[in-house]
Amino acid sequence: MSSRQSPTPHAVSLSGIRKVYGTGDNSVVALESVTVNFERRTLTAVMGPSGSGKTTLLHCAAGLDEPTEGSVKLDGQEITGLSETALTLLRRDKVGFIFQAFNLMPALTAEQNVVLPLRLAGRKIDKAKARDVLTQVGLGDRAGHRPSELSGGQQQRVAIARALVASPAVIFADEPTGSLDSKTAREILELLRESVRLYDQTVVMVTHDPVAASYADRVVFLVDGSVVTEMANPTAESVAEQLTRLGEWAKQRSVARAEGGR
Ligand SMILES: Nc1ncnc2c1ncn2[C@@H]1O[C@H](COP(=O)(O)OP(=O)(O)OP(=O)(O)O)[C@@H](O)[C@H]1O
Repeated sequence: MSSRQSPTPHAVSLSGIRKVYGTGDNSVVALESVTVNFERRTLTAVMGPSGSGKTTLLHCAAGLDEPTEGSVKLDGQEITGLSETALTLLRRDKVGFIFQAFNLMPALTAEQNVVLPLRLAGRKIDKAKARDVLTQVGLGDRAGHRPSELSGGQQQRVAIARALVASPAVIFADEPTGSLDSKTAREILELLRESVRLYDQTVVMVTHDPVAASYADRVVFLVDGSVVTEMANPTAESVAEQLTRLGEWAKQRSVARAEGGR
């Protein structure tokens, strides 16, 4: 996990992103005019009401979903228009994922789960490095345990180790603490922050939780598919206040729209 030299300061750049699901009367505009950059070696939280487009933004940024319009650059490389095969290879190299439900293979040990993406990519398996990363996430003594023998927090640590082991350009985390109790959630958030501070990682995390967002360097707020504001150096209180303000604003806007449509 050495620091990387790279020509752009951004691990991920989205420019003019529009994403429409479906067609005709059934179409849903999930993202509209989204331009946002995620700087290297930062932890960014993406927040917004349910349905505001957070997961869609994450999927477009990670090359899991193709925007209807706009450009996505991952580690400086344009990914829109790439074939499925090229995207799969790019994701293997440049992207790590952490999910709310951990998504570990139940039959494999912690160490085998950590090296699985490398194995699938046909890359050399460095067992010593896998052990190192497991030690870094506090599981040095659990490498031989299967997920069912680990707590939720420990399983999420394995998932973080699995994301870290390939030193990706960016790690995307979708509600990484959503199924953990608050103490364990704090430990996982500390670990994500450490992965940025100590291991030069870039992390983009979708969350509903102002406390989780307070661990980020910056929060990007979405409403109705658009980035409406951002906040640097957030606290749980300042994020909660901003969410309340945005909720009120979104409500007034939809009432005004409904009245305009009468
Ligand atoms: N595959 C899909 N087909 C059709 N509409 C979709 C699809 N995926 C998402 N949408 C719609 O796009 C909008 C944005 O959804 P998205 O899941 O990105 O929001 P979100 O902010 O992540 O929501 P939540 O916080 O509830 O997870 C919503 O209106 C959703 O119903």
